[in-house]
Amino acid sequence: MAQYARGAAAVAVIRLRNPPVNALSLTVLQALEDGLKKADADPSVKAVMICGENGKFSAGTDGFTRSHHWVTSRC
Ligand SMILES: C/C=C(\C)C(=O)SCCNC(=O)CCNC(=O)[C@H](O)C(C)(C)COP(=O)(O)OP(=O)(O)OC[C@H]1O[C@@H](n2cnc3c(N)ncnc32)[C@H](O)[C@@H]1OP(=O)(O)O
Repeated sequence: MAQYARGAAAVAVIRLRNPPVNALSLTVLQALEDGLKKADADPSVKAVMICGENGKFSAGTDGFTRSHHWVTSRC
């Protein structure tokens, strides 16, 4: 998942949370989109910081999700 929070001043923070490497699963991407929509809807937010939990940003696309997409798109 990805957790949305208001940081200091006008900054919103979206923290990627998908151990061990914060891979971008469909769930994480959906939560990321939700967080960005929340930030966009709040006129007091001037900047969005996206970070990852446990000292890592993200390994990129989730390996399983990526394979699954390829399989389903070729059927
Ligand atoms: C278009 C293309 C887009 C949008 C892309 O994002 S392409 C990029 C896709 N990402 C990758 O190819 C990254 C592949 N992973 C790595 O290079 C490394 O795993 C790492 C540098 C991110 C971390 O290296 P390291 O600290 O040595 O740890 P491990 O390699 O042992 O991995 C730890 C566990 O994480 C799992 N893992 C790693 N990457 C992914 C991923 N992309 N999706 C899902 N899971 C991932 C890895 O399998 C290990 O799991 P366990 O074996 O511990 O269960």
